[in-house]
Amino acid sequence: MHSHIKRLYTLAGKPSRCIIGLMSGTSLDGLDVALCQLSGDGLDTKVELLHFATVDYDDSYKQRVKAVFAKREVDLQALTLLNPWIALQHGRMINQCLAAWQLTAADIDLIASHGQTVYHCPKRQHQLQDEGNATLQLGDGDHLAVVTGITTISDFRQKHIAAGGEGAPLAVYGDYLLFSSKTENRIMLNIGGIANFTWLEQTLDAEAVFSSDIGPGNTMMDAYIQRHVIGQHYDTDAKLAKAGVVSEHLLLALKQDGFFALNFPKTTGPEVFNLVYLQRAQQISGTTHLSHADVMATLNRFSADMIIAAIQHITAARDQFTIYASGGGIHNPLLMAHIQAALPDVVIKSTADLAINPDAKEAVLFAILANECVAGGKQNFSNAREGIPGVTMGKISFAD
Ligand SMILES: Nc1ncnc2c1ncn2[C@@H]1O[C@H](COP(=O)(O)OP(=O)(O)OP(=O)(O)O)[C@@H](O)[C@H]1O
Ligand SMILES: CC(=O)N[C@H]1[C@@H]2OC[C@@H](O2)[C@@H](O)[C@@H]1O[C@H](C)C(=O)O
Repeated sequence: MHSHIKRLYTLAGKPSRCIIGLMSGTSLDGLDVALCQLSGDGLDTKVELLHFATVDYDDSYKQRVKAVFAKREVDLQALTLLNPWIALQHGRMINQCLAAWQLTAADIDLIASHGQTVYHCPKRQHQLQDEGNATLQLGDGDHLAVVTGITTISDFRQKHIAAGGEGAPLAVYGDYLLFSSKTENRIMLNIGGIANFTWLEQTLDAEAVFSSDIGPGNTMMDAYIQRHVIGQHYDTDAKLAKAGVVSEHLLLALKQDGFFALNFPKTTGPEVFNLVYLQRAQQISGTTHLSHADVMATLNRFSADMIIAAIQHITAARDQFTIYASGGGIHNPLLMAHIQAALPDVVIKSTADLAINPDAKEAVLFAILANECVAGGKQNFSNAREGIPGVTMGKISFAD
């Protein structure tokens, strides 16, 4: 037996594993690095978040990724070069974190790397008759393993698609394993660039679990600020949005996209919800004259309204539930106030109430997927009706 396989076999049999989960989301703000101690597997999974850091991307990083990000036409050489380059950057960021945490590669069992999504195109989006769902994440696992010296599991989304899913949301697997409760129904609401949710029923019935993207979380607000307010990545504490007035005409036009009429589960990204989308809605609604503050107020309300509509839709015929929010959007006070105001009887907590830092949640979820890849397999999902294939995800790269 190859020594790598032997080590992996031994690791799978250990009572616990030390796994670094990595997430680089659609917001392009930085790399989330979550060092987790995981024990057990399936519904017996326990996670302790030992360390967490978001390593901010500098402007040159953002520019290189933005040159291809969510674009239909790109320089193929630039795209090809990005695949190892992102992995090397992420590898260096991990090495920095390990040094800061006074750890070495030998202390870590695995890296679970999401990579950087550069294009996501489910069939319902591209609508090409003879093509299926597709998604592309850059940041090659072999490069990451070599630069860190740590066995790396990466590229989780391809198996999901190969088995009939849209490649997202993958959070549903970890949400179910980690956050299912026998005492309450839960909605795990993540408000990142794109907002998504997982419904967890207190019966713990895997068949009852479902998950979907909702629409824009922060992505359109971020894109607008980045275009119009130099040097600002997002509308800090919703300052600009709070200074504006919602345009009901623009809001109505923004809500017209066919994506919102589709049944759950569905997935999307900044390929759809971007500044071109906004421009079109402004033209249709005759609101091209609005101030930046009014546009931001309207975009903020747009994200909130679509989240509210999704929650009302999925809970219409269901019992009481609690929302556990996560993702950068929970730091946007106006967005959260809109949601709470429309759902006055609903308790909105954050995953901090479940012992997971809400900014770290997605990175932790990838650590859980890696744990399942090497040590799991008992918990079978296979809920094809809800687009949740019961498969083992991730590709394994050894360091030498
Ligand atoms: N103080 C704040 N005020 C307003 N918005 C904030 C604040 N802090 C964070 N955000 C928002 O959160 C975003 C980052 O969120 P997050 O890191 O969850 O996104 P992501 O993981 O890239 O997205 P996705 O889950 O869609 O891939 C920022 O770009 C910003 O829009
Ligand atoms: C293709 C892709 O990267 N999708 C992301 C994105 O960011 C949020 C939403 O859109 C979600 O579907 C997904 O990420 C999370 C981690 C998921 O798969 O659950």
